[in-house]
Amino acid sequence: MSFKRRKIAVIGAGFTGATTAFLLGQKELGDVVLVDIPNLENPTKGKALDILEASPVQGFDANIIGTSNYEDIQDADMVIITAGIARKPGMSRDDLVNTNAGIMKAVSENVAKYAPNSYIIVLSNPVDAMTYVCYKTTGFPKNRVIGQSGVLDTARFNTFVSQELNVSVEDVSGFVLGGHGDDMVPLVRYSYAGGIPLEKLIPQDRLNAIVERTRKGGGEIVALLGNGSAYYAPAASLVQMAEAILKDKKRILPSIAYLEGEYGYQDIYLGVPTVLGGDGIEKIIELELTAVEKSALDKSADSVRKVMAILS
Ligand SMILES: NC(=O)C1=CN([C@@H]2O[C@H](COP(=O)(O)OP(=O)(O)OC[C@H]3O[C@@H](n4cnc5c(N)ncnc54)[C@H](O)[C@@H]3O)[C@@H](O)[C@H]2O)C=CC1
Ligand SMILES: O=C([O-])CC(=O)C(=O)O
Repeated sequence: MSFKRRKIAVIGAGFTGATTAFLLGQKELGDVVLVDIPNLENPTKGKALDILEASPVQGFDANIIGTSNYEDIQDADMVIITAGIARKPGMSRDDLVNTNAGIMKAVSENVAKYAPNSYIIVLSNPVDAMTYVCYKTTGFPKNRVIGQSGVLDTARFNTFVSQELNVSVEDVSGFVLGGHGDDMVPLVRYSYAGGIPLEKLIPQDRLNAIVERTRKGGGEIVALLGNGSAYYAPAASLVQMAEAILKDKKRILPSIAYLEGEYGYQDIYLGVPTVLGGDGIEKIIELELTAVEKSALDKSADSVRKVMAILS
């Protein structure tokens, strides 16, 4: 027996996929196989080689390859799916649903075939519905099919709070529940700076403005970029979740998880607090919500269901 590096497949070698591959390498979380469509095979190989050539400078050991051949993801331990189209100014994430559902189905079939024991993290939008498509297509157990939204949404919230208070981002811990849309539910009541409830530090009108900016955080970047959506913070968020699983850290992080009764919902993927460790989503943490918070979460879940209904 000998020890081997983990194998991590990143499907979709666009802005989020390539950035994720770079961060995975830098953190030495494993060897990375970057996959895109055959038409983009050379650019994909080029991105992988470019990242590899950064490794002597940055001082990390990880093999990074680019490919369009799914055989190269054979027996991957983890698969991160970023394949799909991104929105442009004026579009909502939900406008991507039909195109990305087709892509997600095709990708998921290949993942089930070549990496049947992998842990999957889905990024492609609309991500709650796309994680559901991936779950249904792969037939993997629910703990191994996970979506990313809450780490990013919370990161945005924490950024805005740290700017408001002029304190370190490291001391801010926000909390965002629900679907990855403008109805997401930043839970101020469970958010702190240095252990102090935010409601004691920031006036209510400023907190409301931070909640609103968080909800529209993706759109703010889309409007600024003009031709695509955020990728540095999304990639960092994916890598934090990947690290929690690959290192069995048992971190409490928000994940898009399959719900079977938790928070009163059935057969839906939605953002909730989870324990992420060596077996993926090891636990969903259920919190007491006030009537106002629960009705905000219901609204967010309804928005996700509307998108899922387009696909059924
Ligand atoms: N859940 C979240 O928090 C976030 C989700 N996103 C979503 O992630 C997705 C990717 O965003 P970007 O990387 O910025 O887009 P991008 O357009 O830069 O990259 C997407 C890549 O997917 C590839 N692709 C398409 N079909 C494929 C297939 N069948 N197999 C393999 N690769 C395929 C494309 O060729 C392209 O290179 C979008 O749907 C975007 O909305 C982005 C940021 C945050
Ligand atoms: O806004 C988008 O389309 C991409 C995304 O999900 C985000 O950055 O939160």
